[in-house]
Amino acid sequence: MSEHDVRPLAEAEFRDANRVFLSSLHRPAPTDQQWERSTARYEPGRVFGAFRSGELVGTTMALGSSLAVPGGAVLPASAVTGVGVRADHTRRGVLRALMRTQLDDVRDRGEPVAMLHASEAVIYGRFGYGEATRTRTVSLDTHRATLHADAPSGGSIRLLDKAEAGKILPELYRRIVSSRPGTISRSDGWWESRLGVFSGEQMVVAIHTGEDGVDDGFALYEAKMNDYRFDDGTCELQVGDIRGADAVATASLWRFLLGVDLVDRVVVIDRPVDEPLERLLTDRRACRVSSVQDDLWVRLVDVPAALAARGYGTAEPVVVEVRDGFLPENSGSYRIGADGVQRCAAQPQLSMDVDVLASLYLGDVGVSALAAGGRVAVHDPAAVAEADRLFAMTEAPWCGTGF
Ligand SMILES: CC(=O)SCCNC(=O)CCNC(=O)[C@H](O)C(C)(C)COP(=O)(O)OP(=O)(O)OC[C@H]1O[C@@H](n2cnc3c(N)ncnc32)[C@H](O)[C@@H]1OP(=O)(O)O
Repeated sequence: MSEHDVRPLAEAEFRDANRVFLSSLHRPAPTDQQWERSTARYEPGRVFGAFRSGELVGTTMALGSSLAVPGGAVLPASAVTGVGVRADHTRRGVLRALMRTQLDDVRDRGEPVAMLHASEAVIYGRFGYGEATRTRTVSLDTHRATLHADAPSGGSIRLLDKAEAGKILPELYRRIVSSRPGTISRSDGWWESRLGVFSGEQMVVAIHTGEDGVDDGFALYEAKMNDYRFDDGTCELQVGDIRGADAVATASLWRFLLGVDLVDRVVVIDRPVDEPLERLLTDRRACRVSSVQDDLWVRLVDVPAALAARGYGTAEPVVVEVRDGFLPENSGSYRIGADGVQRCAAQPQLSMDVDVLASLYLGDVGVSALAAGGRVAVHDPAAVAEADRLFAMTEAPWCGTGF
């Protein structure tokens, strides 16, 4: 497919793009009401369509967002989503053409990184995206899961209806969200669609208020009750989001969720892999990790800017060769040290593709693990331990925001 078959879509075409995307995921076209709640996500200029013989056959879009990186900086970032190609046009280069146009657009906007959640892990590496954060899904047996006596506690919980939640949550999230690497901003449009199309009718919003009377945490959940006449009659609380400003707010939300009446299991998706949840419980086996999965995929669109923006641990500097076949201006050698990052002409000690660099970027995985997996070529073995120390983080990166 040639480049000129891809162009930004006019607002009147956004609904078509939404239809193409949903049908690629085997979902029905949106109802008028669903579409109304989705439109806020469609930002003019950031929605692209691929055309064949005048027909829209593929699409991608991005939300303007930001990404917290190690060291405390928050970078402007494109949150890429809505990617889909019509089933009768797949494997003909439509996605490749869309990715090319979109990454050029991200670069022209001066956003050093793009990010996405991948439907399949084998698609986006070729465009330079690397798996950069992971999350875990936990399942708690409420008949065994009790917080121990010394677990943080305080404040109170109240429930909100969705209309009230729409007024409170965007500001609350902005105020309490931590600077943990991988954290992204959520626009008002994101919240509108989260509380609208992406929520079930039964969604409940719980807010935690601290001892000082200030709201400092929330949880979104839905109860799924199995009919006791046809099924086992158990009830599962499915929790999609828990955010607390501190340990008291977070533990209080867990305590509340585990105490909701008639519930047998609390299942929570998208939690940080290093969350000390088991440490809050009297019986750590009441919490089962049902899966650990890739979360945010990151693309370093402007490698020098992205590398310079993050902080590094204390170690000897290392010269890393980066190979970027899709955005070749990023290719080259970089001296990375605690004192900063510069392009250089020195012999590289390590070589890697740009998607591998993206996996290192937020600190989710070390250079030694990637070298052991054959993803980093080691020219100077002493550089591996130094690079591990440079990129290492004490906290696991975490996004936990679907988009
Ligand atoms: C961020 C998000 O929105 S995630 C949601 C993504 N959307 C979906 O998963 C919906 C269903 N799938 C689709 O719509 C399409 O199959 C897409 C978007 C995944 C791929 O679109 P296509 O136009 O077929 O991709 P295209 O032909 O440009 O392929 C580019 C390359 O990726 C490879 N590729 C594309 N899709 C896949 C896949 N599902 N599995 C493995 N490889 C793939 C192609 O083989 C090709 O490889 P190459 O680099 O060796 O040439």
